[in-house]
Amino acid sequence: MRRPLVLGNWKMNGTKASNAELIEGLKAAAAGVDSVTIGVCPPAVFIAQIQELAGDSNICIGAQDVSVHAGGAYTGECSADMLKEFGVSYVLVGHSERRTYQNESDELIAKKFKATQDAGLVPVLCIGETLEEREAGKLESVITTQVNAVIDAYGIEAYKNAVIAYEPVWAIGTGVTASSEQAQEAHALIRKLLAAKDAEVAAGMQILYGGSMKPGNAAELMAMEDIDGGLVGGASLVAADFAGIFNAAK
Ligand SMILES: O=C[C@H](O)COP(=O)(O)O
Repeated sequence: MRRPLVLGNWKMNGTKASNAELIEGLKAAAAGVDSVTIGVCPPAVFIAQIQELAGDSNICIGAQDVSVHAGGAYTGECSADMLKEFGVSYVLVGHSERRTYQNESDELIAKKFKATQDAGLVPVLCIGETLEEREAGKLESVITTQVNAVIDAYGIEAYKNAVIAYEPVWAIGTGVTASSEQAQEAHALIRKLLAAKDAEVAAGMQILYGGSMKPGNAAELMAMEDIDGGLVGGASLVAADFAGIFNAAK
C-alpha cells in the first residue's frame, strides 16, 4: 500500500506575511491528518522561514530546485546539503518550467536527482508531455525518455528512494486538467516502465499527478489505481484549497 503524498509547489510566489498566513492555515487544517504526507515547496529564499513556521507540525518542506554541485564557486546555486540543513526532505527536479525556461536537459536533471539522493533527500522527478507531443502520439516515447534518463545514468536502484510526478505540460496552470483516465493511462505507463526493470521498485513508487489539480477534481484523480497523490501549483497557495486536496487523498 503506497502512502498518499501531496506537495504544494508555490513556484515564485509568496511574501513573508502571506507565507505566515498560509502556513498557519495549513497547520490547522493538517493537524490530525496522519494518513497522508503533506508538504510545501516554497521559493528557496523562504525555506528558513517556513522551517521555523512549520515547527514540529506534520507539514514537510520541499525545495523547487537544487544544484548538481556539492559546494564551491557556483554563484546563485544552492546545494542539497544546504537544503537539508533547513529541514528540506523533498526536492523537485525537472519541473517543466525549468525544462522550458532554463533549458534543463534530461542529463542535467538526472544529475540533480542524484545530488539530492546523495544528500539523503528524496528527489521528485517531474515528467510530462507537451500538447504538441501528445497530439503527435508521442506520450509514451516522451515519458520513456524522461524516466530512462535516471536509469541510464544511475540504474533502476536510483528509483528506490524517489517520487515521480506526472505533469502534462498542457494542464499546468491552464485550468485544463487531464481526465482521470488520461492521467491513469500515463501513470500506469510509468509504473510499467519501472516494472520492466524491477517489480518491487515499480510497486512502491509514489507517482503524483500535477496539472490544475483542485479540491473539485482531486478525489477522482487520486482514486485511480496508479495515482498516489498530487503536485499542486496554484491551488496550494490557498490554505482551504490545498486542504481540500490533501483531505481528498485520505
Ligand atoms: O508543480 C505543480 C504543477 O506545475 C501544477 O501547477 P498547477 O496546479 O498550477 O497547474
